[in-house]
Amino acid sequence: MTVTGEFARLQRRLGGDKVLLRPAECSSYRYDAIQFGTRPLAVVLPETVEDVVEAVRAARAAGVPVVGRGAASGLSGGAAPAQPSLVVSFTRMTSLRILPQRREAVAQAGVVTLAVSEAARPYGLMYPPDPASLRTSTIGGNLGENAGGPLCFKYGVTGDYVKALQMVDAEGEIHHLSRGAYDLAGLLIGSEGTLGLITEATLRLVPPAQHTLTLQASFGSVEACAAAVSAAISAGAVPAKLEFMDAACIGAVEDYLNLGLPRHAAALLLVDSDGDDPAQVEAELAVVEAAFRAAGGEVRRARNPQEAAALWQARRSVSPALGRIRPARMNEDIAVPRSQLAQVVAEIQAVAAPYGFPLVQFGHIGDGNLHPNILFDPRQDDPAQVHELAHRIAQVALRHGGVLSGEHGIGSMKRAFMAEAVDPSTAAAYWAVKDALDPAGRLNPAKLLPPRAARPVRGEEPHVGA
Ligand SMILES: O=C(O)CC[C@@H](O)C(=O)O
Ligand SMILES: [Zn+2]
Repeated sequence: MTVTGEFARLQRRLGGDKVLLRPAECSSYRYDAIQFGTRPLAVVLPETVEDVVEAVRAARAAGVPVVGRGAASGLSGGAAPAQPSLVVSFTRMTSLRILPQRREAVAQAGVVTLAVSEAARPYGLMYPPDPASLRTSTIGGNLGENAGGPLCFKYGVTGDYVKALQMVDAEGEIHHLSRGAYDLAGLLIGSEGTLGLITEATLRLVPPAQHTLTLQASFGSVEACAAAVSAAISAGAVPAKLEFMDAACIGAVEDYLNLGLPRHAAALLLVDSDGDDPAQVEAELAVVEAAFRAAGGEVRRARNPQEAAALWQARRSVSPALGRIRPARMNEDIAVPRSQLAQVVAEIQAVAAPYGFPLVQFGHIGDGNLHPNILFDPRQDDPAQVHELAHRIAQVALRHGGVLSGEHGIGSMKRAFMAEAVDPSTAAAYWAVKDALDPAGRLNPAKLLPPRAARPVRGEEPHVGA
């Protein structure tokens, strides 16, 4: 049967409104939040795991790739098809159950991240992973990218909260994966839909901290800021959140919202300490404050939750603020050892300067996770230059013992850099796992894995199994 015939049959089996076939309808499923992909051949909107099975089997019969998709709030192209594909969009799989006795949530892939904590709150529980997109992103997408967020310094990333997964494999078989020996669930986390489609997750919930205190600190140099962070952590502080903004980032947010941020500063830190005992929370923030002041920081404490919310508004507004400077951006997500941070920030600035693009750096400094953003205008700027600079920034991270992604995944954007990030034997091990679980290379091809011949590649060679 032809590809069109196969998907028309899928539409008849699942019902008309669950399968989109018209090019105009499929077009909007080619993007994530900032990356472009190829228009899908068809889009399935499953409501049950059985619908997902049918979709995967139809794609197999048609001989086309399958690309899973949550809310497409990702930034590395994970959900943007690299080739004409069948997209499985999970937005209708939103069943969510809270099991308070077990401190668990059972969430289908399309459940919005924040909805888990909202549903858990009446039971005195919460779900800590808090990617910036948590109001729109889905659990399935978070699992695919192993998303983090400001709270992950103290509380850990998405994968730390997974107790079990349900997934549909490349053949359309359903699996129930738990943690432990042969941690197949762990293998699926962060695999960007290249090993299977996660359809449901059993997530660990925790009681929320009863008290939180917030402070902001500004520094005259990134070196002083990085030294302050190291000193606070060495002194025993484990803040719930520890976020960094460079001067360009402070300026971008100030231009956007005029919040009264210190424009003269070279670096800004935002810190939350939390816990159940107010005295302990206060003691931890005092440790942080003393370390910051000793490093030359100007510290401002929030006196109440309203002031704390106002301080955090600055950090939450970074992404929208960037859109006002240039219409497009290339977002990096490197993670480097904390000891290297100041040097990495400076080197990235130096590497970027000759290109002339506005460059903004911010991120989850407690984890050494930085988001250097290259801002550009696709009507005027050369995309090859943007890509080249992104590559050079990635190389700075690798030179300093870092990795390409802390939380956004590799996707299509950073795949070309992967051969430099993993050694050939590790690349071969990745491919051995991929070949074992997806021998035909049908699941989200041309993402994450370095091209088979482990050598630096600048472009993509999009063919199934590449
Ligand atoms: O939009 C971005 O560049 C980063 C998004 C997110 O990871 C954040 O930390 O705010
Ligand atoms: Zn982030």
